[in-house]
Amino acid sequence: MTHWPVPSFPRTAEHGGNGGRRIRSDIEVYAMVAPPDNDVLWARSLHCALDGSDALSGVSLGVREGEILALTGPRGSGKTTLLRCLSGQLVPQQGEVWFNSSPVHTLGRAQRERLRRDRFGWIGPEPGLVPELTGWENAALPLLLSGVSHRAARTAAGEWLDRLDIGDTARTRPHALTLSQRQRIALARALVTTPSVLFADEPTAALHRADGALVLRTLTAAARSHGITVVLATHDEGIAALADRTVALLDGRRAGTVPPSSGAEGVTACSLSV
Ligand SMILES: Nc1ncnc2c1ncn2[C@@H]1O[C@H](COP(=O)(O)OP(=O)(O)OP(=O)(O)O)[C@@H](O)[C@H]1O
Repeated sequence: MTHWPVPSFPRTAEHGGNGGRRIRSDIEVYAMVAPPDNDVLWARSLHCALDGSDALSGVSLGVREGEILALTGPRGSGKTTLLRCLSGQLVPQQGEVWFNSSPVHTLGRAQRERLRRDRFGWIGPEPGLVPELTGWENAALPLLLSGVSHRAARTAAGEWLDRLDIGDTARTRPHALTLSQRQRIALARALVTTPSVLFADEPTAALHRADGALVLRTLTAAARSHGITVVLATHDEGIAALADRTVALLDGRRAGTVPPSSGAEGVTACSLSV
């Protein structure tokens, strides 16, 4: 397998925000509540309101390196919002997100984008391919945007397309491909940088059952063979059964979590790695 050099994510964090930018020292970072060492991702007491409605209300969780973690819950329970907070797409109004013992929630927009591009992969329910680009160009996009040479990016994308059994789509544009093929190209695009964490938001929701099962099998097999941590949002218990662990959400909270007003969800609850 080819490993592409990706810029390392610094263990120091730069404050974003209104021009008051400065570099934190490691000592300052570790003076905060430190996440457990064996958690690649760790979130504490996330609160996130979208358009005035509470999408997340005090969610805490840890994700261990190399595991496949399923986030389950009915529609509107907060799965997508939690994935977006964990992956740095969305900054929660309250709470902390840490990746490899470095804070994500304090990063500025540009640093979060770099982190997402270099260390995270994302696949959603729809492929979202660029219609003007061929299969391999779509799959190679994160590498090309990172400045990897055209030739190396093409080789890496071709390897992933082959692994996902769609090598013959390399020179074809999305409009001429089936939805299953397009979704597997989207999966190749999410894996082509060999990310630390793959975020998968209902990745088979738009596919027929057989196609969905195939995409899921390739996703989990690729993640396990390359040591990629997966956070998989699904409302389907059968899909969640493929994961190593499941965390259930309901109305923006961990299912079974007592609402904060009772005082039960505080530092103690947050220190638990699920
Ligand atoms: N952009 C938005 N603007 C306003 N409210 C939003 C937005 N996105 C999500 N919400 C609300 O936040 C809550 C959580 O939504 P979220 O999409 O995270 O849940 P979900 O479990 O992923 O649901 P689904 O399975 O339908 O995607 C819901 O009440 C939803 O209506």
